Amino acid sequence: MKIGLLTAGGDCPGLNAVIRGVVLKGDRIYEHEFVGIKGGFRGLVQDDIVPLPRQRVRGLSKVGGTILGTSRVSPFDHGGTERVQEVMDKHQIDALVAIGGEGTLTVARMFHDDGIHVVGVPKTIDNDLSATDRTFGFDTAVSVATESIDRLRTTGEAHSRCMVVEVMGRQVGWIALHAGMASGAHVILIPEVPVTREQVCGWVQHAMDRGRAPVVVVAEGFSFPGEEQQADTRQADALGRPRLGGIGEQVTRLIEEQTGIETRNTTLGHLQRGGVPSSYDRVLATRFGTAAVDAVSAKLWGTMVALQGIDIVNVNLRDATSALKTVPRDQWEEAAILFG
Ligand SMILES: Nc1ncnc2c1ncn2[C@@H]1O[C@H](COP(=O)(O)OP(=O)(O)OP(=O)(O)O)[C@@H](O)[C@H]1O
Ligand SMILES: O=P(O)(O)OC[C@H]1O[C@](O)(CO)[C@@H](O)[C@@H]1O
Ligand SMILES: [Mg+2]
Repeated sequence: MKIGLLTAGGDCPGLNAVIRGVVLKGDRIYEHEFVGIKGGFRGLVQDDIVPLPRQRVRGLSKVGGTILGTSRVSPFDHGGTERVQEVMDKHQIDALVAIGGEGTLTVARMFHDDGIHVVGVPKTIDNDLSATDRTFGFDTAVSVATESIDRLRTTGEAHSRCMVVEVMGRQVGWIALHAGMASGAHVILIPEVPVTREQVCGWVQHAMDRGRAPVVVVAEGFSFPGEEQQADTRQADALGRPRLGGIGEQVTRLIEEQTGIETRNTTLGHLQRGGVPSSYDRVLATRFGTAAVDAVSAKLWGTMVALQGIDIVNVNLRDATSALKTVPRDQWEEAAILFG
């Protein structure tokens, strides 16, 4: 079989490890041939396709980013499934492995509905895909955020300041919850759980009164009850969605105004997505890659590989894209016991 690989949506540590896993097992066990589709769905509609021999994927499991490049270009703005099929026919590509988040997997499902042979691999640092217990990239993002918060705590303590840290998480607070718990944050604010201004200031003041330098971790998608998410009004992403960011600054101003405690904000941003994947993410991504090429070989079209417990399984793309995995309130409450 000739198989095309693409990575779409935001990048994520572990993408290259998936590519390596697919190509190495596909070459050794099934003798498939591989091509790389450059820049996500853009390369598929613009016919930007390169050979992907096994030599090209050597040593890739520890390399951040994606050797194929990525984008948020929609194939449906550029000829849709018809154009995709035309390009696949030209290159005699039998099947696609689409590696991406909820958007990419939704497109993969739409391709499948139109008869294109496709298997999905879930990626996102946000860990918000419900059909899999974990996505690769999350462990790395949490490690980066945790180390950063640990560093911010020592400078906060030196100056008796409150330190606010804004982490990624557009719709869910998994990174904030895990990094906040790991670093012993005094407040964790996530999109799923409404918290009032008074409550935030109360926890900060309490931590200060105990002689601690308060640490507040806030997910970019958090907003105070009844308010819109903080967005950069000048910018939108390629899908026209507002680029989030600014809640860390808002919380910082609030704390200073209401408590008088000197407060600083740090927005970690894309530091959480760049660089080498953790060993956990390398292993999970490699397992997803080798399982994806098994699924292609078994012609399990319209499915996605997923982690359930410690096993890699195949799930229907339709189920995989039906709902986001949000943080259950009781898990946030486990952490909240120790706030303040
Ligand atoms: N509902 C949809 N219908 C058609 N195309 C979509 C849809 N959702 C997303 N896409 C397309 O799929 C691609 C990837 O989507 P998106 O940019 O949301 O990334 P993702 O895979 O969800 O990763 P991330 O977690 O970084 O958002 C983009 O090219 C986008 O144009
Ligand atoms: O800057 P970009 O690439 O548009 O992506 C930002 C978004 O990507 C994510 O990291 C992953 O979906 C979100 O948490 C964040 O809102
Ligand atoms: Mg998306």
